[in-house]
Amino acid sequence: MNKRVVVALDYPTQAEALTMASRLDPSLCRVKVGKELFTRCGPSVVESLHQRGFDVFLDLKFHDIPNTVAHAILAAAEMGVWMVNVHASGGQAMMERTVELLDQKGVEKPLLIAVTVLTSMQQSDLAGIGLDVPPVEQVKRLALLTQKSGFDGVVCSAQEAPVLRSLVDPSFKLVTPGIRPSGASSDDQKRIVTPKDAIRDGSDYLVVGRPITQAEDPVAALQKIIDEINA
Ligand SMILES: O=C(O)c1cc(=O)[nH]c(=O)n1[C@@H]1O[C@H](COP(=O)(O)O)[C@@H](O)[C@H]1O
Repeated sequence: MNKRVVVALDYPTQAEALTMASRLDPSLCRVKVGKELFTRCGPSVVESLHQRGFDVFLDLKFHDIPNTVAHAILAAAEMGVWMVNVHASGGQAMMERTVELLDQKGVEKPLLIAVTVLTSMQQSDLAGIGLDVPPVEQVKRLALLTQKSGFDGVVCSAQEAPVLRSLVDPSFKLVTPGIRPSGASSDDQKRIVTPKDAIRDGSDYLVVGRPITQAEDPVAALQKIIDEINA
């Protein structure tokens, strides 16, 4: 059960992100660079994390026309990131074109992941965007589309992991944010699961931000999660 935790470095400056990274051990966890940090700091923060030995999940959730997304993912692949994501609702052509372009260019492929339904959304939020279905139904539909498109896995809530595990190939990755140790604040997350339950139910990677980064002792908080999932 090695390196299942991906720590979300959701900070406004490179200095803060690297200060947190310097407290983390790249042999125990991976890190995620998301929209805030990347928009402020750009590729240099990814380079710095690579130099420190971290696998980086570049979480920019691309969602655009196939040509644009494929070339953005090519740029991420050339940066050498470990994992990168799009919104699955961008569709099959967008994901297929991405895989095709990476194959044509012969670059080493990062893990290609597609977000299904954001963990901050519940059924009423889906209704608001015209999708009057329970989140799990939309997650199932988009996971199958993602697999068919040649991507490696999806982002979903670990609440959907058991049903997806019976639906997709065993090697298809389930990346699950919305992780909250019992008793922790849920913040803006709606579909939350504890670290232990997420792993038990078939998650491959747990994305954890505030429960670690806002903890009084982030290193201890990370270790507690690692111990919980290894128990
Ligand atoms: O793709 C993601 O990483 C992601 C997808 C999703 O559905 N929900 C979600 O929370 N995330 C990211 O996962 C992290 C969760 O952070 P915390 O809620 O602080 O643990 C954030 O950086 C989000 O951007």
